[in-house]
Amino acid sequence: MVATAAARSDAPLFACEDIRLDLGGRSILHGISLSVRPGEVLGIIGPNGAGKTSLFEVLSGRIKPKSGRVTFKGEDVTRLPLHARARMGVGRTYQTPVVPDELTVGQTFKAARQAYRPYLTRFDAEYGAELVHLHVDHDEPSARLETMNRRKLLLACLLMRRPAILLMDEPAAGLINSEVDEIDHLIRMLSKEMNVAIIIVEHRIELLETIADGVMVMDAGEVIASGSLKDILEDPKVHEAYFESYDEEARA
Ligand SMILES: Nc1ncnc2c1ncn2[C@@H]1O[C@H](COP(=O)(O)OP(=O)(O)OP(=O)(O)O)[C@@H](O)[C@H]1O
Repeated sequence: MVATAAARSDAPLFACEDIRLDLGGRSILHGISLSVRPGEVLGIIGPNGAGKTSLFEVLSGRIKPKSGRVTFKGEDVTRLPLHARARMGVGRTYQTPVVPDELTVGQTFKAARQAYRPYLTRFDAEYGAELVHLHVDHDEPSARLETMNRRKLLLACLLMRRPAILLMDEPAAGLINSEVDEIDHLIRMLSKEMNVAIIIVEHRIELLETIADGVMVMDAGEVIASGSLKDILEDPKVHEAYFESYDEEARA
């Protein structure tokens, strides 16, 4: 990974254009476009059911869209499956940090190293663990780790592949404040020092305030606003779709 801001390019690293998706006979995404450059952090917010996770499924290659294009480093990857995109440098994290039940931390690292071609080395695994400050006994069963260490373990397994972009689905879910700060710091380090592009779905606006260069707001499968956090917070459409639905939930 390139380490200087000077090396950043203005060309999009990763983009999608006019993504449309149907699931279970329903239209879920109605023409979503976005792009990120190296080192840029794009935050995605929106009420429950807005289509944020579905968009990640399309961007990561788990689900093929009905129409539209996904590009990475200028190449059309729309028809490439998840594992092919992962090998090219697209990393994804999930809302729930699911670790292998039957493996220790050391075995989890080994499995992750061997899932890559050519196999990654122990040094790659140590590099990933150091980046996220994962300090746990490698004989510990992964399933016994606390949420934060599970997240760190999964991130370390991803980062040892040196991804160029990370798609992060609510990386702070289930964490306490000090842990959220640690994730926030890690995201800033990855993006600003290592030039990794990051698209992050996050409900907590305060997390986006410190890390996101731009924010996109989704509602009912559409982008209803995008720009700086300040601009979107002042947008009446955003208030109506996002905050009022949250207020209603809070009152319910
Ligand atoms: N496999 C599926 N089949 C049918 N509908 C689906 C499927 N997966 C998701 N949906 C629907 O797609 C819409 C978008 O869901 P999605 O999970 O992408 O939203 P989200 O913005 O990530 O929501 P949340 O913040 O609650 O995670 C919802 O109405 C959901 O019910």
